[in-house]
Amino acid sequence: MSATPAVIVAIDGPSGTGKSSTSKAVAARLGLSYLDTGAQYRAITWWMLNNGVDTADADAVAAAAGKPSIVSGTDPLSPAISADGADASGPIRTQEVTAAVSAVSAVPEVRERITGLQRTIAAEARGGIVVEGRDIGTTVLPDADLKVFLTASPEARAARRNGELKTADGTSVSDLAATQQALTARDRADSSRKTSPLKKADDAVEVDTTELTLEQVVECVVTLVEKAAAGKEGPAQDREKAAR
Ligand SMILES: Nc1ncnc2c1ncn2[C@@H]1O[C@H](COP(=O)(O)OP(=O)(O)OP(=O)(O)O)[C@@H](O)[C@H]1O
Ligand SMILES: Nc1ccn([C@H]2C[C@H](O)[C@@H](COP(=O)(O)O)O2)c(=O)n1
Repeated sequence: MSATPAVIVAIDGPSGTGKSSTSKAVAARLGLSYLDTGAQYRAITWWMLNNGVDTADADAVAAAAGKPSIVSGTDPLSPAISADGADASGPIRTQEVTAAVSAVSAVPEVRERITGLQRTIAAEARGGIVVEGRDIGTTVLPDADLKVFLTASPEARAARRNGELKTADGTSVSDLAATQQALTARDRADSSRKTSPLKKADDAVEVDTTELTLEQVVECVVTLVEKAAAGKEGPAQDREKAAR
C-alpha cells in the first residue's frame, strides 16, 4: 500500500498558461492519474463537427450532447481520448475544433454530461489524480485537496503557443499578434459564459508562470501537492510510517 494518501489536485487557468504540461509532469512524478478535461470538450466538439451538428446552434448542440461516448485515458505518460471508439487525440488539436470548442462547451447540457464523466473518473482514481481545466476547482471538484490556478501574461502565452507551430525548417508559421488575439478571444468566451465559467476558486493557490520555466512551475506544484498530501495523513499513515 502507498504511504502517500491519495490526493485530488485541481489545476485551472486560461489557455497557454501551462496546465497540461505541468499537470502531466506532476502526475508522472508523483504516481498520480491525470485527466485533461479540455480534451473531453474538444472530443465532443470534434464528434459534433463530424456528425453534421451545427456547433453555432446551441439547441442543436444541446440535443446531441448525450449521443457520443467520450472515453479518456488517465495515464500521464500516454494521454488518450476517443469519441465513439475513434481515436480523437490528433484531430482535437486542429484549428477547426479550437475555433468551435468555446461555443460547444458553453452549452449547459454539454457541461452537465462532461462534468459527470469527470467526477466519475476522479472518484475511480483510487491512487489520486491531477485534473486540469477551467472550472475544476470551482465546480467539478470543489472539495479537491489542492487547487492551483496558473496564469501568465498574454504575450508569454502567445509566444509559447507560437513556439509549438513550426515549419519543417524550424521557422514559426503563425504570426504572434494573431495568436495572442485568438487566445484572448477564447479566454473572454470561456470567462464570460453563464454556466461554470473560467474562474479562480477562492481557495486556489495562484501561480504566475510568466517568468518561470516549465521545470520551475512543476517543482512549485509538486511541493504544493506534497504539502497537501502531508496534511491529509491520518493515524493509518502514521502507524505505517512508524512500522517502517
Ligand atoms: N513555464 C513555461 N515556460 C515556457 N513554456 C511553457 C511553460 N509552460 C508551458 N509551456 C509551453 O507552452 C505551451 C502551452 O502549454 P500547455 O499546453 O501546457 O498550456 P495549457 O494551459 O494546457 O493550454 P490549453 O489550455 O490551451 O490546452 C507548450 O508548448 C508548453 O511546452
Ligand atoms: N474544464 C474545462 C476545460 C475546457 N473547457 C473548454 C474551454 C476551452 O477553450 C476548451 C479547450 O480547452 P483546452 O484544451 O484549450 O484546455 O474547452 C471548459 O469549458 N472547461
